[in-house]
Amino acid sequence: MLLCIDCGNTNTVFSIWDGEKFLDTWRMETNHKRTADEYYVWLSGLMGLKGIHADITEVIISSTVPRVVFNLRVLASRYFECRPLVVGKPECALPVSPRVDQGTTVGPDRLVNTVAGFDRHGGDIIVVDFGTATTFDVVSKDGAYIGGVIAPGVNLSLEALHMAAAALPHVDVTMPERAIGTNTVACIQSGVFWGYIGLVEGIVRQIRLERDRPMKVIATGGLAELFSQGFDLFDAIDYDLTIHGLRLINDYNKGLKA
Ligand SMILES: Nc1ncnc2c1ncn2[C@@H]1O[C@H](COP(=O)(O)OP(=O)(O)O)[C@@H](O)[C@H]1O
Ligand SMILES: CC(C)(COP(=O)(O)O)[C@@H](O)C(=O)NCCC(=O)O
Ligand SMILES: [K+]
Repeated sequence: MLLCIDCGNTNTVFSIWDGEKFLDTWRMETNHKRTADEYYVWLSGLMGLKGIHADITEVIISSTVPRVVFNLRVLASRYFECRPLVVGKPECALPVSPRVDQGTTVGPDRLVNTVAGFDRHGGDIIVVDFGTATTFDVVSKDGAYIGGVIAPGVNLSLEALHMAAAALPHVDVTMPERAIGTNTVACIQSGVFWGYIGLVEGIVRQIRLERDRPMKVIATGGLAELFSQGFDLFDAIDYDLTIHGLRLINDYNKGLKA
């Protein structure tokens, strides 16, 4: 069985693929100090709770935090006796190479989202991932990552206001009823929520203009739902996009070896 690990700057997601379906998905806070033994105790505990007896023989990792990869590699070798595939490393092939400036690196999560988005929705799409940062990945007709946008994440924007302005409290993101807030919390929520609706609309419009063709917008990440209520921003929301892409990239690399 295959263990897929999607490590973002905020959370790390683990999911087990049994060859036909994902058995379950678990999330922990990303922390580069966590050891392989700690990961294993946590993971085996959760598997035990669900009665999952998975014989993990393969591991694939995408990590936007380079420092966590070392301990995840140790997890794979010590507990699952395998060498993990790490997206973005030369030994991990991609079905279509990214077309970006020479010498630049693309976040592995964005490469994975590109593969998954192309598989499910075809080419000429924009994948929007609401994570620590909000990323827009532009996928060409033939499935290549050809660039995109990195914007501050929703929670990051709220946190930045709270950190920088003495009188502004920490606020959770929700959809305010009106744009005109009549108290501080409502004003902040309005700024972030309506600001984000405008950001997504504006960026998508500009990308479509630059590409000069219709492009579907596929959203992923926990906050995608918040921005889809009553708005026509997305053609689809795929919460499991990144995990699906990891599975596809693992299959692709196995196919190359076979
Ligand atoms: N359904 C949700 N409602 C509110 N906040 C959420 C939800 N899902 C994720 N978040 C928050 O969004 C931020 C990004 O989450 P995540 O997608 O895990 O980021 P990353 O992939 O960068 O680690 C985190 O601060 C997380 O707590
Ligand atoms: C933009 C990101 C920080 C998003 O990461 P996340 O929000 O998922 O933690 C990550 O994709 C990254 O570090 N990218 C490298 C630069 C680039 O993709 O161009
Ligand atoms: K992510």
